[in-house]
Amino acid sequence: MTETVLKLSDVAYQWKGSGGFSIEVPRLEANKGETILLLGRSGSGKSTLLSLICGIVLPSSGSIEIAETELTALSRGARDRLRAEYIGVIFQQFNLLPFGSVMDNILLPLRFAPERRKRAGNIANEALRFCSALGLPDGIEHLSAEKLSVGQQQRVAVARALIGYPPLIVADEPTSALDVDSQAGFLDLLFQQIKEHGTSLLMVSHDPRLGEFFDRVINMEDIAKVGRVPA
Ligand SMILES: Nc1ncnc2c1ncn2[C@@H]1O[C@H](COP(=O)(O)OP(=O)(O)OP(=O)(O)O)[C@@H](O)[C@H]1O
Repeated sequence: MTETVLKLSDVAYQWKGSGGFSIEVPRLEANKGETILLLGRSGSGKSTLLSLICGIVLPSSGSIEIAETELTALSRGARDRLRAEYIGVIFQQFNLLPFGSVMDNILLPLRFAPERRKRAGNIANEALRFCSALGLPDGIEHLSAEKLSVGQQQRVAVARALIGYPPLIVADEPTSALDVDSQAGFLDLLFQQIKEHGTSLLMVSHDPRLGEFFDRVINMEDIAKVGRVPA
C-alpha cells in the first residue's frame, strides 16, 4: 500500500481582516518519496498553503494529515513539535541564525525533535557528512552563517532540512535567487539526498521550467480556489 506523507481534505483558510485573502483546497496528497512542484503566480496563495501544511496557521475547516497525524487536532506547541519531527523546511530567505555557526544552524531543528535527533545518530558526524555531500568546503562548520555566500547559505539550509531524515521536505522558492545553471546544480544535490532516503518533497515555485525535475507538477489554480473576503 502506498504510504501518504501529506493529505489535505477540504481545507479552508482566510487571513483576518476585511478584504482578507481566502483559500480553499479540496484535496492535496503526497506519497512517500514523491517529488512535487507546486506552481502558481505571485499572490496565488502558495506560501499561505505551506504555512497551513507546516501548522503555522490553522485552517477554519478541513483536515491536514502529516505522516498520518491530524495536525488540526493539535495545540500550537504540539504542532510545532510535529513540524520539527516530520518536516524539513527550506525558506525563501533560508532563515539561518546569522551569528550561529554552520554546525549550530544545521543542528537547530534537532533541538526540538527528540525522535529526529535519535534518527540522526551521531549528529555532528551527520552534519559534516551533509556538508561534504552538498559540496561545502572542509572546516566551514566553524564559520558563522553571516560569513557565507548565498550559495553556501542555501546548502546549509538544505543540510538543516535534511538532517534526521524527516519524511517530508517543504521548500518555498529556494532557487529564486539563483541563475538557471545554479538552479539545476542545486536541484541535483537536493534530489540526490532525498532519493537516497525516500523523502517526499513539496517545492513551491513560479518557474515552470523546473517541472522536468519532479515526479509531479501541480498548478495552484487546479487545486485551490482563492478569493477575498468582502470588505
Ligand atoms: N501574514 C499575512 N497576513 C495577512 N494576509 C496575508 C499574510 N500573508 C499573506 N497574506 C495574503 O495572502 C495572499 C497570498 O499570499 P501568498 O504569500 O500566500 O502568495 P504566494 O503565491 O506565495 O506569493 P509569492 O509568489 O509572491 O510569494 C497575499 O495577497 C496576501 O494578501
